[in-house]
Amino acid sequence: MKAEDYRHIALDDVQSTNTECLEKAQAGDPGNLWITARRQLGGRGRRGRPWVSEAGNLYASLLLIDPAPVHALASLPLVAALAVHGAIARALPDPESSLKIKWPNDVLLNGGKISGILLESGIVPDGRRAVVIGCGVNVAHAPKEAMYATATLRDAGAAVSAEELFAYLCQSMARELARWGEGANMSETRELWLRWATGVGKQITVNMPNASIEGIFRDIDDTGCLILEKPDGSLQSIAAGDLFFL
Ligand SMILES: O=C(O)CCCC[C@@H]1SC[C@@H]2NC(=O)N[C@@H]21
Repeated sequence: MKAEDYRHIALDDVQSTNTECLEKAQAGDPGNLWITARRQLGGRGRRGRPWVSEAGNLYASLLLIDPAPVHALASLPLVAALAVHGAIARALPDPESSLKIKWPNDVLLNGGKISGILLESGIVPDGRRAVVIGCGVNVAHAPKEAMYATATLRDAGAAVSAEELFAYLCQSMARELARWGEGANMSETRELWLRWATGVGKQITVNMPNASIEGIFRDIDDTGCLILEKPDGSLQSIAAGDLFFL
C-alpha cells in the first residue's frame, strides 16, 4: 500500500490517539487509518507511563486490522521505529546529526529521546486483531520533568511543523510496512534496524517488570528480541524491557 491509500482523521483535543484508533476498530473500522491530534489529555507511554502531550508535537496513531500472522507481530515495533527514524531524519537540517534507534523503538537525537512509540492491540467483534502503532515526536518541546535526556526537532534547527512531519511519517511508515511484507521479509527490516541501532556490542542493563539483567547487547533476532550475552557467556533472548547503557 502507498501512503495515499491510508485514510487520515485529524482531531483537536483527545485523550489519546491510540484510544481513538482502538475505539474506531471496535466500531467496525476496516483499518489502514491514521488518527492525529493537536493535543492529548491522557497520552500514554510504555509500561503505563503518561506521555505529556502539549500542542506543537506530533501525536499520530495508525490502526491496522490483522496486519500480519500473529507470530510476525512481535517484529512490528522495529518497523515502527524505522518509520519514525526515517521521518525525523528527513526533517533534520544537519545530515551529520546522530539519529539512532534504541531498542526496541525509541528514537534518540544526539543521545536525547526525541520520539516514543506505543503499540497496542485488541480483538474486534468479528474476531480479527486490531493493532495500533502510536507515535509521539518532540517537534517543538520535550517534557520538562523527564527522568532521561530529551531532544526536540526545534532545538536541532528543524523548521518543520507537526503536520509536515506527519506527512513524512505517512510515507516512511508505508515504505517500512511494505518492506517488512507482513513479516515475510523481516531479515531486511532487521538489517536496516541494526544499521541505525545504538548500543550493539556495548555493556547494558535491561530493566524488566520483575528483574534487571546486565550483559553485552549482542544482536536482535527476527522476532525483534534483544540477544544479551550474560557475564557467564550464555545468551538470553529478551522480548521487552527498558535498556540502559553502562
Ligand atoms: O513511552 C514511550 O516511549 C511511548 C510513547 C508513545 C506516545 C504516543 S503519542 C501518540 C500515541 N497516543 C498515545 O497515547 N501514546 C502514543
